[in-house]
Amino acid sequence: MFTKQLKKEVEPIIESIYNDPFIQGIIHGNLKKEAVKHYLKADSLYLNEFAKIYSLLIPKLDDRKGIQFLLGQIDFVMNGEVDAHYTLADYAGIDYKAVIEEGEWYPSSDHYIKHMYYNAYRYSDASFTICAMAPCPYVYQQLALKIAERNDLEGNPLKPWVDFYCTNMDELIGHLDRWVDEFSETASDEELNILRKNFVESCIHEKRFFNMSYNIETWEGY
Ligand SMILES: Cc1ncc(C[n+]2csc(CCO)c2C)c(N)n1
Repeated sequence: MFTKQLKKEVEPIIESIYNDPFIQGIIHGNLKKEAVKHYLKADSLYLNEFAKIYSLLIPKLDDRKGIQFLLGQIDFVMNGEVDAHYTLADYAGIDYKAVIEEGEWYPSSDHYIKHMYYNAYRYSDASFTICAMAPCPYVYQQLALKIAERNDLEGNPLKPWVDFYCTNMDELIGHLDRWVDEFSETASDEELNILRKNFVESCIHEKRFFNMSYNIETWEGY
């Protein structure tokens, strides 16, 4: 299956995100508070755009059940993945609602968001956009499962963040994979290559997003 191949190809990227300081900080429960704050400021805006991009997929799909599922996801994302984000805000001792007021599209999140929009407007088939979006649940699920496997999170205040992404992603990933795998059966080699590139690039965007947060990346810091 095409999506299975994609997932195999990005294993080293996920492994490297796991070893980066943001995820290591989650694992050891010592992630610096400023990184969490920067992440939340960027991510609340990223999620707003992610919800809008879901809405751009709807006219491209012909699958009532799938569309109903996406409507639920729009609601879920518009609520800012509430539980996961409140876990982070409580850990950092900050007021989530107040902090996200100051958010911006920093350079790396800006690039990621525009990568998804480009595909939504450039290609009529939903699969191009889906391949740019799918690493979002997939990378988080894989990181969370890998962290949970260690079995050393008892007493870690960020454990609920890990549990959240271990348990909530399967159904979404199932729909996204099914749409892409169906399209891939009749796609040309050139189209398959664009799908592959979109998926790989979004995994790299996920890495850059965590590092952006850890390094407090801004436009001023050029
Ligand atoms: C940069 C970034 N990437 C992924 C997620 C996780 N996430 C965001 S939306 C979504 C799917 C919901 O339908 C998931 C899993 C995040 N919060 N921030």
